[in-house]
Amino acid sequence: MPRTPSTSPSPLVLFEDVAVLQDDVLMLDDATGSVDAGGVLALRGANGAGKTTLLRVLAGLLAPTTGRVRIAGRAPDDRDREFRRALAALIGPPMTARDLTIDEHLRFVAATWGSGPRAAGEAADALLEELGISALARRYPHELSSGQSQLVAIALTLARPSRVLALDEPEQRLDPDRLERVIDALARRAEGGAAIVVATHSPRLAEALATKTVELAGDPGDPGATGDAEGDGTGLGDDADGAR
Ligand SMILES: Nc1ncnc2c1ncn2[C@@H]1O[C@H](COP(=O)(O)OP(=O)(O)OP(=O)(O)O)[C@@H](O)[C@H]1O
Repeated sequence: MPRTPSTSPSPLVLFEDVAVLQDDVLMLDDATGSVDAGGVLALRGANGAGKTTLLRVLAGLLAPTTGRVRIAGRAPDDRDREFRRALAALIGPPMTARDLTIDEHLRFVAATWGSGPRAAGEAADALLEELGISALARRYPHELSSGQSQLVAIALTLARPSRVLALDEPEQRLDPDRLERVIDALARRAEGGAAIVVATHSPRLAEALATKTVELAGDPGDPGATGDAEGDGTGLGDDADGAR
């Protein structure tokens, strides 16, 4: 069943009439939506519809050509530490260091954001346990399968402080059991008051988490394009394939 969002006076995530035009390519056309604390907005749409582009705009990695964006009341700016404290994004594989273990990566992230050594270690242990990857703690990034790498990428994202999570296809390369673990972890973050924006091709993830849906149209000449509409999360489930 779709989750029900909590109410909040001003949305944690707001984007209005956002478009991105780059080198004559319309990468994103007129996207509008919002998410309150505790809500999960699913970005749906065909390949090339603009989901990743919108997430990059929300994360302050790409300036929109037109439109307005607010994350926890701030304009996105990846160089603004307060903005980065508000939003944690998983958009493509994270940077990793070849000579740090997975456990050391997680501790490093927690310490970067102010945790002392004991708290950083406890946070790392808890995340590894939550995502079912405790056995990988002493591995190096190049010693993981592709699905394990995806779980570590999700752990690294959740290791950061955030009121907003922006996630690009977190279901990628996960088996059904691991996908359920990730869904549960994200549901816990939403229940804790985070706002989540997630681009997904997984009907299962959208059905389990989404309280709202924005369907991006992409290229109007694309037969996969379905129009730009914000729904209540109930019109999901028409994709044929599951987690990728
Ligand atoms: N670096 C780039 N330069 C030019 N065009 C780009 C670039 N990156 C993406 N695009 C184009 O922008 C549009 C939106 O791409 P985007 O990656 O946001 O789509 P998406 O909805 O995330 O797709 P998918 O479901 O395949 O991940 C597409 O037409 C794509 O070809």
